[in-house]
Amino acid sequence: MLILTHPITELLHLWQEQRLITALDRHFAIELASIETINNDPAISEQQPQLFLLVCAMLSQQLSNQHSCLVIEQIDLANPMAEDNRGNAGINCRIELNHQQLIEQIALFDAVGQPGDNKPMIFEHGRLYLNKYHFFETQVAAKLTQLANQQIEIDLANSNLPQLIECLFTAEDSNSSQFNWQKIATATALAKALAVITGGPGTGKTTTVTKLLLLLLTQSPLTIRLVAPTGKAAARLSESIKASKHRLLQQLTQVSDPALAKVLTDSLKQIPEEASTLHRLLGVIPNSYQFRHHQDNPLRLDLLVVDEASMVDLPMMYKLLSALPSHGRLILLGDQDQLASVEAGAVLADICVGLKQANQHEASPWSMRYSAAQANLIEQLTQQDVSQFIHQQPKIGDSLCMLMHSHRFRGDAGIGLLANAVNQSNVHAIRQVWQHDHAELNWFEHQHNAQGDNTGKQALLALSVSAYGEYLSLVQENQQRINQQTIIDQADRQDSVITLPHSEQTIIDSFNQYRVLCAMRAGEFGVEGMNIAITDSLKHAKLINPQNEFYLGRPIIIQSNDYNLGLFNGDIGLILQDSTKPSRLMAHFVMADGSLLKVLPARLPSHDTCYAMTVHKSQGSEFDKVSFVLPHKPSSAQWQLLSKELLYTAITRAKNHFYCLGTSMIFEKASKQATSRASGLAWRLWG
Ligand SMILES: Nc1ncnc2c1ncn2[C@@H]1O[C@H](COP(=O)(O)OP(=O)(O)OP(=O)(O)O)[C@@H](O)[C@H]1O
Repeated sequence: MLILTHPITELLHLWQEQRLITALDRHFAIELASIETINNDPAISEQQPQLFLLVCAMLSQQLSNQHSCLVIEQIDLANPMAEDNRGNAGINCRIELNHQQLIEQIALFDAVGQPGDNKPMIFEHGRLYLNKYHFFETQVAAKLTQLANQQIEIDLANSNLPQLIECLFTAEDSNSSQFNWQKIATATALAKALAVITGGPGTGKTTTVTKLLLLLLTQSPLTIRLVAPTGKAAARLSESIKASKHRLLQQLTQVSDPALAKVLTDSLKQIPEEASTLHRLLGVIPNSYQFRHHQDNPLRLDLLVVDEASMVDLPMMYKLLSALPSHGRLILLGDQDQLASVEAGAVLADICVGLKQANQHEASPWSMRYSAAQANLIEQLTQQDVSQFIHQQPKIGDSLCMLMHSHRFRGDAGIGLLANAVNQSNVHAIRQVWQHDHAELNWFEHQHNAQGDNTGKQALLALSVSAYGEYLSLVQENQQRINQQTIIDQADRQDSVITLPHSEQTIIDSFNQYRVLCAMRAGEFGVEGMNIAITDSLKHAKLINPQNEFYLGRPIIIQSNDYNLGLFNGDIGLILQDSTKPSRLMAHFVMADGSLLKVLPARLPSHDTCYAMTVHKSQGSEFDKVSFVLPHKPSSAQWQLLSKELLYTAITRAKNHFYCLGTSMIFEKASKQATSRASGLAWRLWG
């Protein structure tokens, strides 16, 4: 049944040394094996305990790699630990069974049960789960399906909704496409307790949701809450909603019918502008994994909008859905093509899977899927005939709408073209974009001059000195102004003209104009190496004086949650002078509600310098300019982390300029690697 070069417990050690599994994976397997009842049935192979350990280690390894389960069909039986793919020599384990036989053997394990069993592991539909993850997945699927099936009646004969929709969506919105997708998305969501509006950057998700909320508020008062997974994303959502409301208010001045204009303007004012983080919404209990709000203490709201839903992992989605009140409506916004959540699952991508075109060569990779009833309702509300999208699909399709036209990137703009080409893994198009010399795009090649210097890296460092120089000049200017102010205050000179310091917000905004994003954490071209190199270059340019750990201007990123301080993993702060006591340096953070939090550096939870950060941590943020750093010679393990989702997320963080340090071979090869997360959620939702 198994061919092993060493006893399985020794192999587990070896795989841990080779970093194929973590210490946690090994201990998990051993722990479970210690409670597994060894069946003495002679029909059962004596190798069953070894197989059990191997399967447990593989399942735990999958969970460590953010998969929700182990898909048995996907196990490479000839090389289950896939060691040679990662550059480690020798295959030391082989399963001498076919997949069906392996499934039969797994069913014999005492620790493995069927759905509903109280066993540590659950086997269902070719997938092996840890009981907890099976629970999360089934609950998320059940709740999403229940919400999707929940129809909110619209009395079309007496409703003013078609008229109101007509006022909000002008003919220009449709931008030459046959369909006005923002209008259709709004109608899709009006009669559903679940609405999922997805699309790339600048496709109008916020604009659409603002109009949707406005329409809903014209029908009945609602308690609405806006949330996002991180503080930065929540702050951005608040800004976008404010901007969108402002644009709509102007648009409403053009509405010719004063009665309709009044209804809409009054409702617009009721749309909340403040967004909070998911953690804050659910109510963090210090030192506990539980939240204050859950099934038995639901959130007090009628409608919840979750932005950047691609960042929400499976356990968090479960907690969120459990805390929704029974009448609560849910709107998920996000970009299904971005990197999936940092923890297990890819919930948004799994929800959208059913919209994927079977034929890869279609003009668009996605297509809506509506029931006849929903298509009919959409037509009545919008006068758009969507009957070509009628499909025999589960109801979840009626809750989905994908926006595909970016209003941020002009059709011929480099960033948008590059993001699309990467998304479609189209190497030919990627080459064309880079060869076109778009003003928004710059390529720095990893190449060495006669002195052995990497000229691409040098160019990127020079650019970073110039970009961060703008922010650091403001910091230095402030220091002078504060010093001048202090001298004048001490002299008590009434007639002195003083220049006020820049506000902390101005300085923070300036820092947020530019960011270096790295594909990797470790190594010369990872976050660690690039932070050292940028710090050295800034010091050399006399823009910083990093004599102490907490020097003026140092940007930091928080690495762990501190519920007491209200700081979370990924929050970014700047070490600046405290305006109330300039001799003191404080870490300054902008909170989700826009307020400023000042923390004494000595009290900070674990943190790192943040001139460069990982692409993963940059999700939910955008910068005017982005420099993206690819490794020079990726190891086999590093190759596994390079994917089209990583490139796409990095590119779409840039609003106006995208610089890339890399080699074209690495960029193109990475664009062909799509990440897939093992999960049964799509199957549960779409069948
Ligand atoms: N139908 C439209 N016609 C013209 N401009 C539009 C339209 N919809 C959105 N925009 C503009 O596109 C920009 C992005 O819109 P919006 O913020 O709604 O997109 P988004 O998908 O939420 O973006 P992000 O990905 O940044 O969250 C805004 O400046 C908005 O005014």
